[in-house]
Amino acid sequence: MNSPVKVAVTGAAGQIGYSLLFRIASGELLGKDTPVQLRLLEITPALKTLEGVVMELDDCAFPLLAGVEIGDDPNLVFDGANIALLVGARPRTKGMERGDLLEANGAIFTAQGKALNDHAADDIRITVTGNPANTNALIAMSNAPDIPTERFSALTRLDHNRAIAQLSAKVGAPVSDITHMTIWGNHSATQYPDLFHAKVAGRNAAEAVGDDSRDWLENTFIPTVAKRGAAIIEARGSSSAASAASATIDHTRDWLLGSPADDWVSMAVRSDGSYGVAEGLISSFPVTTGDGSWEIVQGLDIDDFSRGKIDASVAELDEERTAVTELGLI
Ligand SMILES: NC(=O)c1ccc[n+]([C@@H]2O[C@H](COP(=O)([O-])OP(=O)(O)OC[C@H]3O[C@@H](n4cnc5c(N)ncnc54)[C@H](O)[C@@H]3O)[C@@H](O)[C@H]2O)c1
Ligand SMILES: O=C(O)C[C@H](O)C(=O)O
Repeated sequence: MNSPVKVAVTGAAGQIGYSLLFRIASGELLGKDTPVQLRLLEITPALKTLEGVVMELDDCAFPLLAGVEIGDDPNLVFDGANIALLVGARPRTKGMERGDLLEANGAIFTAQGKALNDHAADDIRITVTGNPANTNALIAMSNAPDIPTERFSALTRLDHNRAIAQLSAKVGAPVSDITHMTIWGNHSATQYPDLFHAKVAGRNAAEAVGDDSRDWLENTFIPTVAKRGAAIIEARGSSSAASAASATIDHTRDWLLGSPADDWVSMAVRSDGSYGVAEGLISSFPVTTGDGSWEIVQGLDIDDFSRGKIDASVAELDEERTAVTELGLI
């Protein structure tokens, strides 16, 4: 048995937390040989609810759960954390875009970036799920000058998984046959789910879709994936939770334990200028991962259509960066 890993989760009493914590404690994040200590952050009025969630965690008698600490001070909760899942933020409601949350949620990520900088373990890895995820990660990263920038990431794995599910349903192949899916850019309606490099059982996805592939790509696939978050809000009355928790696990598990052989995953990470994405933005790329590091997949052909889509999403990220700079958050 390995020694316990300290996993900090923010917004732990929220909807995503209610699904995420139980999966982490059951070993789905780090495997069945690694005990976890949960360190849970909430705002003060939500601590009572969080106590109830902790009672339920106790009642599961998870063999891998090596302890739970809760609190409302990030400086205490992040102390010694090896992994931080930054989920806590106000979700959007009907009619809002994720970017509308910039100001409301920006302050949270300034304070949490500083607290991680001062108190997390040296091997900290940070996944930002709270929206607007990419720019929140940029804010946290900018406020944590002592943490290497490659330790910060934002979640586009939910979009990646949604894209796989849509393609699987279209071609009638199991999701396990779909590989090399990519989400580029922002976790927003401008994101670009890229079918051109995707494969179905090793075969080019466009070929597998058939004659109407171009029409399906432009008029069904891209809008369905990019607007899925809004469709869930419309249907459920609140934003995606179990699927977001599941994607947060997939993202962080693959980062630490490795992406599947002969495949890649989508992850929003700090751009080094690859594929013409402005350096320093937290933008989604195809990456291979392992042992807590990631590498952007290089050398993919980007045609004019894809170029335009990537540029539009990156332009939005650039605008968000300007907005949070003007707000004094970075
Ligand atoms: N990136 C993605 O794919 C994705 C998917 C789904 C949801 N989200 C986002 O995740 C976030 C959480 O969603 P949810 O449905 O769990 O929301 P929720 O409102 O149910 O829970 C959020 C929790 O965060 C807590 N919180 C607020 N400020 C905090 C702070 N400063 N420190 C610690 N906790 C704080 C709240 O008290 C609340 O319990 C939202 O921003 C949502 O938009 C992202
Ligand atoms: O769309 C939202 O606001 C929630 C989340 O980002 C999602 O993609 O489901």
